[in-house]
Amino acid sequence: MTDYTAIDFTPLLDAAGPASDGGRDTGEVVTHSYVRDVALPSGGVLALITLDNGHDHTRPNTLGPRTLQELGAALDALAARAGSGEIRAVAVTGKPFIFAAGADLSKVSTLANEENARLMAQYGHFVLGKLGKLGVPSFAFVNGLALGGAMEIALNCDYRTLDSSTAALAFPEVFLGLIPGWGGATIVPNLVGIEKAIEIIVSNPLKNNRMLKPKDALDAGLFDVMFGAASFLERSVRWADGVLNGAITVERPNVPGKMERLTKWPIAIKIARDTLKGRIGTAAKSPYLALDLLAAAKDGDIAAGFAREDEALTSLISGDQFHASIYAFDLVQKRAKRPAGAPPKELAQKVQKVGIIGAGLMASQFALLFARKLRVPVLITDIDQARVDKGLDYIRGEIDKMLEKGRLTPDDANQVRALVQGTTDKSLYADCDWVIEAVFEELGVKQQVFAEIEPIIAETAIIATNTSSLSVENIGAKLAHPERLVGFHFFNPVAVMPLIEVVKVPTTNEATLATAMEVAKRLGKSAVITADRPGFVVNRLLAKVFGEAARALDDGTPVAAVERAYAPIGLPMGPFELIDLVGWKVAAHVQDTMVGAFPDRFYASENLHRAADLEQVVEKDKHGKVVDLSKAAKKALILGTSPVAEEEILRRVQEGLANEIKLMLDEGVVAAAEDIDLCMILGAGWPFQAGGATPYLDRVGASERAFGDKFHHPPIAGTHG
Ligand SMILES: NC(=O)c1ccc[n+]([C@@H]2O[C@H](COP(=O)([O-])OP(=O)(O)OC[C@H]3O[C@@H](n4cnc5c(N)ncnc54)[C@H](O)[C@@H]3O)[C@@H](O)[C@H]2O)c1
Repeated sequence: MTDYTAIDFTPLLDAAGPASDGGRDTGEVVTHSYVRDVALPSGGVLALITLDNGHDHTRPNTLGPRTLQELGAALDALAARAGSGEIRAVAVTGKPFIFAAGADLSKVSTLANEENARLMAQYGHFVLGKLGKLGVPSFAFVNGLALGGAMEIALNCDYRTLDSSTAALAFPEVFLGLIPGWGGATIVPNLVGIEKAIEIIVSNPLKNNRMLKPKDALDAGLFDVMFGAASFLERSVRWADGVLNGAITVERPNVPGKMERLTKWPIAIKIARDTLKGRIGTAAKSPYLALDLLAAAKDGDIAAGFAREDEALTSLISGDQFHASIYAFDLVQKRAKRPAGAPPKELAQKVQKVGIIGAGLMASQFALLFARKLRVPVLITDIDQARVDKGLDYIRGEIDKMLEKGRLTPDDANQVRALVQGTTDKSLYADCDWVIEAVFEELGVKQQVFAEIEPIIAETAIIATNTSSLSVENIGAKLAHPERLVGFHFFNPVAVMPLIEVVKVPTTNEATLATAMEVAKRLGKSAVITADRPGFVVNRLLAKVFGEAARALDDGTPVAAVERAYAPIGLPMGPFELIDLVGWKVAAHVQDTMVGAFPDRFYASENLHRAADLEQVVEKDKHGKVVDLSKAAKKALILGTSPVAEEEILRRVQEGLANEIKLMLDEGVVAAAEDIDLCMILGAGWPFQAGGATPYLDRVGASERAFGDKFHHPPIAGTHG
């Protein structure tokens, strides 16, 4: 058992610097938090701490070393008051809508040395542990957003109430390369049982940081009771009063018993470990460390659990993956919201009617998105009525599904349905102020469509193309007004993929670019501005990923070995699994484009084309991982007899990517390396723990090997979670 009172935390506090009431990026809770006495209905006083950094809800409270210090001092004072019988209980709540957003990760990420990392882990335990040693019961009144360390404040209290309108509730640590190390990894399984604990601490964060719904958090047993927002504080106080005077007995049926610990526990951990390995491989450390902690929590020894959390957190905070995660998180939180090179949004033109040319796979998906998000009329067209109808049927079917799942209200569903119309008569496009094409990927067809549409629409209406590989400038070469031309590259599936590459050609004017950025934002997507270069960002780099895999396959390397070779990169799936997902035809096409553009650097594989003609190319295991070629593929593909060693494959793809990214930056495809990373995180699922592509390539020495230098990144600040 660690005696936290015997530890000298001065070096940590010195490293954190003085308390601050929050410049834009510090967001300390410190200076505006306050304690007030609340009279309990049955007599006596409850001391209520309100966490408040003095800013509105757009800047949540976070927990840095100084914040913890202040909380600790408040708790010491309250323990003294409890000792003299002045107060009957202590409760913690937050400013409106916000309990707290967890540890101040920008502070944590500056604690580069291992000793400070350890002190940070221990300081959390030291301070939050005071909540259980006040001499009177402690309550958490969780009135709003509570993430990570904030949830651990609540868990360290004796009792917990929850506001039913709380929008964000989660343990995002594993998603960020950490573990819930201020008590979460130990208390949660001992409160809600092992299966729920795995879901909450490991599975949810890996599902793109999925939040807990308040009702689910209550049902799991994380909270004792839930109240509506209107009278939350008042009812929480009354409930606490009931607990204090014995009128309310708190039951916790989910607390695991002996049998669960003996039988269910090890099985659940084993299944979780196998599933994790199958799903994400072994490159990411934090999910496995979290599982180790959950496994060990079986002994029910909380103090021992806290000591284990300290060890795990120390190794993660002082390791690479956490810092990479913070970098990635920061990009997604900040750079994605203020894209580099975007003109002032005041220049954006109004979009009151959208025209979509094509009603195929992509067009029908984004027609629905435009209607749902912009709530303006959307007109789709295709070469014949049957194709238009097919597109409309798809859209209506999707609206029905959303209605069933409660993601659209009946009124909204009716409205969206009415907004989407189909026609074969392009003259109806006359009053559209935004037209986007998603017809066949053929230059001639796309030019022809633009030639048809331009005389019909207003001179200033934006003309966009969803091409994935053609030159946007060439597509618009015959336009009379090429200043309103822009590339607007969605990814499939449109509803899921968060990225749009906005392609600027030399003629694109500021108003067009501003409009494209604004439209992307209103569609709920992150946009990155790219130059009109082959494959833009994502497809160009995926072509490297695919090309090296295809080259190894062509030489005779088994697909499973190629998948394994890529595993250390930590991509969500191996290269062939990814190709199988995007479609072998699409992959072959992307490959051709890149080989056409840069024949010296990209690898052309006939086998990709042969595979594109097959119904099934690969065999998969129960986790969806590619394990072998299908029988048909074994027959159809022409494979060599010189398999490549796994390390060699990895080396080739790492260096190939580093070299290509360097060239892209030199060509000015994007403004900075961060944009490449943002594109790869949002458009290719590059894992947070690798920090996007460039920090990873630096870390493994690939940049050094490829071009004798590293990529350059600015420092990171102001992140929490
Ligand atoms: N499939 C993907 O994953 C993906 C991803 C991003 C971008 N894209 C790009 O989106 C575009 C469309 O791809 P898709 O996969 O939706 O193809 P698709 O074949 O499903 O749809 C294309 C549609 O365009 C129609 N069309 C052809 N000529 C037309 C014309 N003159 N007027 C009106 N309609 C016409 C076709 O009948 C067809 O319905 C391509 O440029 C492609 O590169 C595709």
